[in-house]
Amino acid sequence: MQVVLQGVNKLFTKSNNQTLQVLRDVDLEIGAGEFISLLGPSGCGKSTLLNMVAGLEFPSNGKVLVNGKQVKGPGRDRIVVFQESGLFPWMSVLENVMYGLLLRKLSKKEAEEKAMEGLRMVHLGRFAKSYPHELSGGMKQRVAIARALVLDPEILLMDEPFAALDEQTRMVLHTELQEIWQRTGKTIIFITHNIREAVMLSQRIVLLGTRPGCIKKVYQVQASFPRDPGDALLAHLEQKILHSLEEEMAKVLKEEMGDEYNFKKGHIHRDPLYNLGSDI
Ligand SMILES: Nc1ncnc2c1ncn2[C@@H]1O[C@H](COP(=O)(O)OP(=O)(O)OP(=O)(O)O)[C@@H](O)[C@H]1O
Repeated sequence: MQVVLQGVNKLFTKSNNQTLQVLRDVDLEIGAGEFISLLGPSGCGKSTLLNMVAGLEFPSNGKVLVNGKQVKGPGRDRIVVFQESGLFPWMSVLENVMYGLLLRKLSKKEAEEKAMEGLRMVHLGRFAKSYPHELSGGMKQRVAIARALVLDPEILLMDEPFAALDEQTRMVLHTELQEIWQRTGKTIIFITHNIREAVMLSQRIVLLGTRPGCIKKVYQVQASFPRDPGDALLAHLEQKILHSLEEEMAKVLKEEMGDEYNFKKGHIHRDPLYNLGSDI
């Protein structure tokens, strides 16, 4: 297994000196080339888990291993793509994608060739000379994905990369990401609040419960790629996951709202895309 979490617990000390346990006894194995999504209510520890694989956070107990070695910090084999593209506004699209390659001491010519290849992979070759402010949100995220891909990490860690995008753009990016994943064979760990997104993209979905976050259930998504959004089996799986999540959502909302919250089953169904942010 390429990524292994063994008995992972994570505790944070809050500003009032109280201890907050975010993850409890998480055991998870992710194979090389697998596309796996992490789903769960807001605050259940998804980003904390991803950051531990990235080497940006460390378990309080337990181990995180990548290719058999304990993670001690960030490495070239792992790159995170965040919700915000984080492009440098003063650099062109091409320069943004070249930046990491130049830091790795590639010649300007080599960096430019690789960056153009990356941009073509996300269908933005024509926009190489544009600046970030000239691009839409979806295009910026595609540049961010190209910037990560050209560095050729084995593992791509994606923390709600499409959360800020409208539904149409998101669907286009789903198709592109599926193509990229199939073409490159990268391992992808993908965080989302959107059940449909998880079902459309992943081979496995890990549902985290709260609090502290532990694995509530793991779902295999059997459908082949490219996925059909109208597939009845996928719709059925969405419903199944939604029902499991309702219980967890109720716990979170009850904790946040106390007596003011009167949870009714089916409450979440009003959101057709089942976005499960804390604003629901
Ligand atoms: N460095 C930190 N210090 C203290 N508490 C933290 C720290 N990082 C995260 N937390 C807390 O840990 C909990 C889990 O946070 P995390 O961001 O991992 O959850 P999440 O499931 O990704 O949430 P969301 O879906 O809202 O992004 C939250 O209550 C958060 O406030």
